[in-house]
Amino acid sequence: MNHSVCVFHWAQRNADYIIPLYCFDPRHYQGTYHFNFPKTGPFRLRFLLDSVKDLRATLRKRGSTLLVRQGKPEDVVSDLIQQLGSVTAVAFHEEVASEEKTVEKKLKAICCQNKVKVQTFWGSTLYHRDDLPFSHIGGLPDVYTQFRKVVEGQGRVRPVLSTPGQVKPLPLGLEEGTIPTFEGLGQTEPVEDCRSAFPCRGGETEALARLKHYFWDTNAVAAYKETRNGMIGVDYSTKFSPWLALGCISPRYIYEQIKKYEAERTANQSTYWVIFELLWRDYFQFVGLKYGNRIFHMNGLQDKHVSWKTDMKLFDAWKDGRTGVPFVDANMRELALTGFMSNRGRQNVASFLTKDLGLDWRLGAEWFEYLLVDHDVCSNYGNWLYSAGIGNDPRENRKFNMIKQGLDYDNNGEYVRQWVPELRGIKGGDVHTPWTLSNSALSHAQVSLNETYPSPVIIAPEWSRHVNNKSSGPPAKGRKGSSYTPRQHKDRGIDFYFSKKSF
Ligand SMILES: Cc1cc2nc3c(=O)[nH]c(=O)nc-3n(C[C@H](O)[C@H](O)[C@H](O)COP(=O)(O)OP(=O)(O)OC[C@H]3O[C@@H](n4cnc5c(N)ncnc54)[C@H](O)[C@@H]3O)c2cc1C
Repeated sequence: MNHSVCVFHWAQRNADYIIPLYCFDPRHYQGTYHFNFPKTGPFRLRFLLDSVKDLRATLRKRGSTLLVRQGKPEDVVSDLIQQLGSVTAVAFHEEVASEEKTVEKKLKAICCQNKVKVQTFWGSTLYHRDDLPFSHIGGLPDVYTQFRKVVEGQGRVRPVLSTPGQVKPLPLGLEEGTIPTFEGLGQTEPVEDCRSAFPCRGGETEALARLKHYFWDTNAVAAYKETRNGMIGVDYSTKFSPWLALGCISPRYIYEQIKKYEAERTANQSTYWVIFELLWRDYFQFVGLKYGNRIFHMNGLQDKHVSWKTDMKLFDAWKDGRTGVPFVDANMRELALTGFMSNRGRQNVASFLTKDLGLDWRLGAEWFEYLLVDHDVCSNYGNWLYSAGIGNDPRENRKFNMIKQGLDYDNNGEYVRQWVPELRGIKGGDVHTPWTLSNSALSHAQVSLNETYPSPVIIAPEWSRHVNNKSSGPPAKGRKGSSYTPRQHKDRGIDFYFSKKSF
């Protein structure tokens, strides 16, 4: 029911009866394309089940309900057309990537056979595809900054749609259908982890509550730019991504709320920066539209040949958080135990996999596809291509230095100790480089390399520059409190920041 669901508005205006439908498609519970990891992991499934329940509850309150079926949408829709005898139109929101496009084609074919009209809509991005200031999608710049500047200068965000108080009824005689359980889908419900940075549940109700909390109750949004590189806790960033990925909240609604917040409270670099990040999300959707299946190709958008390795022992060390590089291991364990990882963490583990280990980037992308609660095909593959140096990064050979990053963003080692408990005895930033500690320091911390914790699978030469620089200095970047509002930026509007060159 989110505020960009044009499909509902169109149906409300044009139909006597509406059948809202969600299909649990068995293809979503098979293996990933190359490496056959489970396609939908436990955290995303829980989020999805909650979201479907919430949508059904919302629709019931408005005189309708959500039909739920287990089956391929093309088969389910075909059965419904047969059962009802007369259906005027099938309407849905368009997707970008090939598996979803294949389903759309099959749906269209079924409708065509049955002489049922098909009505499709575009609705997942902040800027509408048809409003982009490029003559066609092929004109989309390959560099984000160029895209952003053109769109910010010439684009316009469409206003949100109001949600209908009453939804047109369903025709009589249709079974509502049971929402499946974990067991029914052959999965096990995940255990809650109290350390999770994303302890939230699925559904529009939760999404709106999160926005209210982050914007209106805590003003955390006014410090977003300072806290967004944090790694511990719920409020260092918006955490909107899982709801956005599933369509529980609309980016246009978030945009509208930012504008309202800026008018009523404060407009600063932080409030602008949330829009800046939402534009990254748009950008990757449009890159997906422009490049089609090339976003999945080993050689990426640049068709650049890299001799990627598929050493599964190295990959297992990465995915299990046992590389011996604590900053990487902490992030990978957080992902496995909660389905979430900060943006800072994602950039680092992706750089480590592709640049330090030289492993096929698609191993990482498919592992993320399996586990991430916010998996979004364009954002995931677009970011992996970028990290692997074969996507939209204009800089050649960008590589993160794991030790420098660990010390910059987890200066005191608190994050590493949170997720790698066997290193808890090592104090301060030393926890980032256990292999450099003396035997007595290690034994004092009750760490035995290769027994309680592995030696690093690789040591990059550039790390040595940072080994002796560990300090107990100022707090790590991105860890300022959530109520922090930069005083000098108070009351300054977006235009002020657009005119600055420092972005
Ligand atoms: C290797 C890798 C894989 C990723 N996979 C995904 C994915 O599957 N799904 C996903 O939504 N994001 C993905 N991201 C982007 C980013 O890490 C997450 O969107 C972000 O961490 C989600 O947390 P948040 O909602 O608190 O983000 P915030 O920092 O609060 O940002 C606000 C919103 O902006 C968007 N956004 C922010 N950064 C990016 C980005 N780099 N690319 C695209 N959108 C962005 C998201 O919708 C996010 O919710 C990936 C990044 C990397 C480096």
